[in-house]
Amino acid sequence: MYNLKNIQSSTQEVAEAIKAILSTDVTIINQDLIRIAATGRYKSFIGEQLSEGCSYEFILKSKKPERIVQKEISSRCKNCSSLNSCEEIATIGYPIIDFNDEPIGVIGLIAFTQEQHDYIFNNLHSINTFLGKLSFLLAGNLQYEEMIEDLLLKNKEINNLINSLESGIIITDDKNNIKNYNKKALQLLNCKDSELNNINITKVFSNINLEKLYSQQVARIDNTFNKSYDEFIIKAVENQINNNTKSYLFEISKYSNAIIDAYNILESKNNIDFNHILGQSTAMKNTITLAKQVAKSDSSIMIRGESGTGKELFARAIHNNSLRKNNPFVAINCSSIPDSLLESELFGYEKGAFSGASNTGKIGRFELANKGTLFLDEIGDLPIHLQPKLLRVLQDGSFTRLGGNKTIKVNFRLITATNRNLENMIENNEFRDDLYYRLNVIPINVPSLRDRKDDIPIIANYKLREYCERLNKNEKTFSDKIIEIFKKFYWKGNVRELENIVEYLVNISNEDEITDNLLPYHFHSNSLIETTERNSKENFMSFLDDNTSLKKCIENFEKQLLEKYINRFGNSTKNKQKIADILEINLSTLYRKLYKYDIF
Ligand SMILES: Nc1ncnc2c1ncn2[C@@H]1O[C@H](COP(=O)(O)OP(=O)(O)OP(=O)(O)O)[C@@H](O)[C@H]1O
Repeated sequence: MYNLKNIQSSTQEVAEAIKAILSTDVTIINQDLIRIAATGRYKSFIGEQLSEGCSYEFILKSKKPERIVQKEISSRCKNCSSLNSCEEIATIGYPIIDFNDEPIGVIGLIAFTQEQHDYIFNNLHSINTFLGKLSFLLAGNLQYEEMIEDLLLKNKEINNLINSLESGIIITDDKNNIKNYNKKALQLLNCKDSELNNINITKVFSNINLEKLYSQQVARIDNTFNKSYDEFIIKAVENQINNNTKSYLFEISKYSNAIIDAYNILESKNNIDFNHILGQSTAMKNTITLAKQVAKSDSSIMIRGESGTGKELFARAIHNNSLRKNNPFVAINCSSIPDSLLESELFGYEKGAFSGASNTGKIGRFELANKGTLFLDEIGDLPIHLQPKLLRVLQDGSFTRLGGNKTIKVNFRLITATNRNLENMIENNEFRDDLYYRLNVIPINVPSLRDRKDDIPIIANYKLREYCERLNKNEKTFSDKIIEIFKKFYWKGNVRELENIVEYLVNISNEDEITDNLLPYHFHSNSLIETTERNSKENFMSFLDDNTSLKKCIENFEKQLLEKYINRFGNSTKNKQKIADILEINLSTLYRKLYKYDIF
């Protein structure tokens, strides 16, 4: 609601102007009957509350001008509490109406002498017109003031809003000179308040192509300002009034931060916790207890265990139980990336760092993992030439990208995992002992499935429910026999292998109960081999009878030996080469024998 109080000084100026022209005293009151402005006798009463029932109240209500004379007989005066002390001979009141047709005050002309009275009444018509114009002026003035206040408030709100944004905001005029910016922009550009003011945006982003940016609206641009050499993602928005460009708004964010945010969004789906790790065996419970205990610390962890035992699962659960859980978990498998690329994967590179490098550069895993956890899987496969470099990053907490010279500070917790015998590798000079000690601060051993046979039915049944649901099948159960076979099986691939066979069985079974006849052949032979391992001597002799020839005995033994190795090491060419090396035969001989004994 408009209030003349808000423009008290200009209301007083209007009162003085009226008095100067008409030589009568003036009082201006607002809608609450408060005297906002006055001249002459009433000047010292500015701010007083007029009594209820006074004549101005009627004028406010009726929204019509009125003149009051002969207070002794005027109906307007008869209830006024100031009637006896009032020295006014006559009063003219003119309502001030705002643009919503609401009364917001009254201008009163007061005659204390007969002369003033006569002057007013002889010029009544022109005085009414004059007061009408002044009342319009006051209402306009008030609306203008309110508008300014409104704009100031909006301006303040917008400034607070842009200062609370996570992105930097820069506003330029139509000539691209910087006129406004938020705190985040100063922080991202690493500069002080005065440094940005009024300079052209092309000085901040030297290779910015504004025409292209305005048409594409978003670009990835180097910042050479303050020698900080960061890359930014910039969005530009044009502000137009009446089809004329008046200013531009640039939203800037660090390219590396955008990548990290994107990484985090993708990773946040993987919210693995310790209760995702199945197992009731004492061995598993002890491992989980240890992992929980060290999760909150920042010390390096090395997780040891066979393939598929859940080393990555543990690493994720540790991260999600650490103080870093809201920051990235970045995993990289050192054995799955060619040696030549691993360094750039870890350290990242500047554009044009080497031939074949992307011309936009690349953020490495160290940078991505900043404030979070870096998980280096298969650390035993980290090439020897990268080992001192990793050690340096761990010691200094900083590194430079390939082809770059800017030192980047990072703070990540390192978790490594391996299935290899690092101690032997150190003996053979394949792994640096200084790095080993740095990584192996907290060793965690994840037991193989063979060492916790009681967990096998728990995991098998849990995964069975999971796959039935995932593959949209009716609920199924395992027969007792199949669970027995599972418990005897060698499980070279541990939980991953168990998971795979459950998925396979859910896919192929049509019955509610899954029975052992659906198992692939190697399960039957393999479970026997496991038994053979437990009672090797007894079983080794079991295929012998009184009529077995030496040749047959040797063949039987050879077959069992090859089956055992294939089951233990795997069926890939690489694994077969390994088996051939152990047996000290060449690969083609091994193939010939496998073919002979029907082993695949
Ligand atoms: N205790 C467990 N409970 C539930 N699922 C498990 C468990 N251990 C492993 N898994 C599952 O087995 C699969 C393999 O786990 P993971 O990748 O963590 O093993 P890993 O030891 O890191 O394997 P690798 O050495 O081959 O990288 C995953 O699908 C994982 O969810």
